[in-house]
Amino acid sequence: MNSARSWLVWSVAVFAYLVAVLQRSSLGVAAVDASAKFDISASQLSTLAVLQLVVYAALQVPVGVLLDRVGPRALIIFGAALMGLGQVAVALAPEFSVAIAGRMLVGAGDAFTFISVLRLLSLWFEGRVLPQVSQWTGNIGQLGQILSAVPFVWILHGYGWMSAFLSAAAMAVLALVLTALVVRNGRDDSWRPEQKQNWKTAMQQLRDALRRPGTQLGFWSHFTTQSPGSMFALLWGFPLMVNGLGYDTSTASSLLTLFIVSAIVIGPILGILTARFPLRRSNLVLTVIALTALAWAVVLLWPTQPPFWLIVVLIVVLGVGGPGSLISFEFAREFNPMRSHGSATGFVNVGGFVATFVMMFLVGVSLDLIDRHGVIDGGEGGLYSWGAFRLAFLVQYLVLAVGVVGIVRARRRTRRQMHTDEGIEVAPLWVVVSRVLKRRGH
Ligand SMILES: N[C@@H](Cc1c[nH]cn1)C(=O)NCC(=O)O
Repeated sequence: MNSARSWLVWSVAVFAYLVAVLQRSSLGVAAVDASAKFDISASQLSTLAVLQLVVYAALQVPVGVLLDRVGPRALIIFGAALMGLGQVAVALAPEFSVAIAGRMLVGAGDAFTFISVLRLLSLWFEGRVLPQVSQWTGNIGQLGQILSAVPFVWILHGYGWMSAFLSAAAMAVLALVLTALVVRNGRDDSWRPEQKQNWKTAMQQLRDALRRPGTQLGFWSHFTTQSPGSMFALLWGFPLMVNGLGYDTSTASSLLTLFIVSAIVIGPILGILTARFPLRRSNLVLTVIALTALAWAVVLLWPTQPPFWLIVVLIVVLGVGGPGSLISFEFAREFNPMRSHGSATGFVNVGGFVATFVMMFLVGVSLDLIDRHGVIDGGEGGLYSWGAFRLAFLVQYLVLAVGVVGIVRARRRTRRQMHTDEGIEVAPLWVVVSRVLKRRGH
């Protein structure tokens, strides 16, 4: 554990995840080319993107169950193979339906990667370093978005559609080969399910994992921390900045890069805090959510168009949501027996994606309603004016409120269970702070 070999295995696993993020984000940056190549409308294009994410989210729980049976190594390899095949299909697609099938394969392969890589960590690391490694894993993986925004786009525009997607497929093959050569399920690679399993016991294990308050705490934490940033980065951030605020596309792209850089810088700090204060992880999650809600409130309530520096602050804060969301997986790991880690992690991961879809959808519907009923005078911006975005983005607060209620309720039940099972009492943060102040004679 925590050896030089652990770090070698980790770097290959992170590379496999980074390559999965590259495959996932390669369609977004090729959107205009895809519309021209297949002669499709904007809604057909968004179907392509959404279907891929739906496949990803729908497979999380089944992949989690499988993970508890077969271990992470085989699944990372299988995922890379599916993504490679999918990208080859997209590269060679003579018509739109083949591209859809290809992107669905990419979504399926992607679904195998992240939770398997997370599962691998606890086979190679232990102790305080584990939350930090988990932060590094999630955040370094996001650099895959930069790979698709820069070298992938360069190949796409220099050498064409087929070369770009075949290069992406080649990266998946490289991840597959490196994983097969280097990654093992622990030192002796002797993965065995903790108890003999058939599908009936696996299903029972899944039900038990879903019922545990700690798993639910993870689900609601992921639901609430991941969604504002993902909704912004994956769909509405670009139109908001370009159409709503009038930034040019290169400024908007740089701001989206800042979103990733913010996560990479803040992730290790959150990793240290979670390792140092394990009983305060939900407070950290709630702080991240409060900061997000506050940053949006200042932007949306700004009397005129918000200044550039404020949008920069907003994006830095939104970037913290990614590292914040990684804390959710620690709840899954800590409050479940080893044999259910895969199922619990898969379920927790679903939370963030469900909330992201809901937010994306609600913002879209709100923009349409505002436009159709002439709620505000959007001026030249019309459907995507700053005034319209300002109202539509308020729907985020609905999703955040549902998530916060979920966190508070699940946390209460988790703490009650910790008290019953282990005699650990976790006092509310304000009680602890006032005790410390009193002790220091304030
Ligand atoms: N919340 C993300 C991970 C993350 C870290 N920093 C920014 N995002 C997550 O759950 N990802 C799942 C995946 O498959 O990428």
